[in-house]
Amino acid sequence: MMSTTIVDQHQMLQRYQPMVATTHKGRQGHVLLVGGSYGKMGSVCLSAKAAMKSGCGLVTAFFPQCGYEIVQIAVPEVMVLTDVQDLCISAIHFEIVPNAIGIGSGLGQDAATQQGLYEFLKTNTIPLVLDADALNILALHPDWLSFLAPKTIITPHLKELERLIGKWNNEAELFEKTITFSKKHQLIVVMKGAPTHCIDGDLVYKNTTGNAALATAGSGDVLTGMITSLLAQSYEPIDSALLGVYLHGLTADIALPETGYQSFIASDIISYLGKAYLSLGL
Ligand SMILES: NC(=O)C1=CN([C@@H]2O[C@H](COP(=O)(O)OP(=O)(O)OC[C@H]3O[C@@H](n4cnc5c(N)ncnc54)[C@H](OP(=O)(O)O)[C@@H]3O)[C@@H](O)[C@H]2O)[C@@H](O)CC1
Ligand SMILES: Nc1ncnc2c1ncn2[C@@H]1O[C@H](COP(=O)(O)OP(=O)(O)O)[C@@H](O)[C@H]1O
Ligand SMILES: [Mg+2]
Repeated sequence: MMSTTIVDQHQMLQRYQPMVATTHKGRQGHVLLVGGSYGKMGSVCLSAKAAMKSGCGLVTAFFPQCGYEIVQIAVPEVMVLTDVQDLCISAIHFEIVPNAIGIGSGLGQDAATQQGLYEFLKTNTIPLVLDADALNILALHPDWLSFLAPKTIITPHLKELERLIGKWNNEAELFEKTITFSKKHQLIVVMKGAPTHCIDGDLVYKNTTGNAALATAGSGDVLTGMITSLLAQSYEPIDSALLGVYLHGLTADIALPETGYQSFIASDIISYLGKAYLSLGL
């Protein structure tokens, strides 16, 4: 039986955790973001910067070699690891121990990348957020969904969701199919749209922030970085999803009187994150 919770400021204030005065970067969570391919390195820059600006202490990004200078120059705060291949990811090997991993933005669907994702998912035990091409690859190999631990977060837009669950005829059927999928695989589904709903089995959470200014390239990549950052900071998976989606939308609401709809771009989500956080307190 579906039950819908409205996610507003009151809800968020109950879940938001202020920074502890004596904390240090080693306690604030280490994020690993895996993504990017030739021509899509911007997605990694956006998600990595968004992760940093959402409060985690350390961010490492893993991407193909062609992105090395791009990411180091675009986001100097971020540490980098590169794949053995130049143009796309093929083998996701790392020696760090991150607290959460976000994978998929700009990843592409090359055969080598699909194999690399398979090897990674089969052995990964770290809390995970899956976006974009990681989801498209899973849609091609639905049996790999069994590798995902309970409460793994997926962040599909509606086309990506359709690739995973098939077509629907109306909104009621969309929710029915998504709830069934969430329950079957024990996943938290961030069903991105206007508005975004987070679905955790029969529990449906309807976000109240955001506007059409977010209909711009890279805004989902930013969201992936934010949710992974919150997960690395020890928020529960559902709270990471809810708070990430809420703050992401709020940036656009705060920016609107200053930027209008048209001039707002994904980098502006990151720029307005500070004001969005401040609305919940220091
Ligand atoms: N700067 C960079 O490096 C960037 C890199 N990026 C990376 O590019 C990769 C491809 O991602 P992608 O989402 O553009 O491709 P894809 O899944 O085929 O979707 C396209 C089709 O799906 C639909 N559709 C899209 N959004 C929808 C929505 N919200 N709600 C409903 N439907 C929606 C729409 O179909 P239509 O509605 O027109 O039928 C559209 O034609 C991915 O790795 C991503 O991370 C991007 O993030 C951009 C910035
Ligand atoms: N009209 C809209 N109103 C509110 N939010 C929107 C609107 N259009 C897009 N968004 C939000 O923007 C993000 C788009 O994500 P996505 O399609 O994955 O972008 P990209 O892949 O380019 O990064 C989602 O969080 C979605 O909810
Ligand atoms: Mg996307």
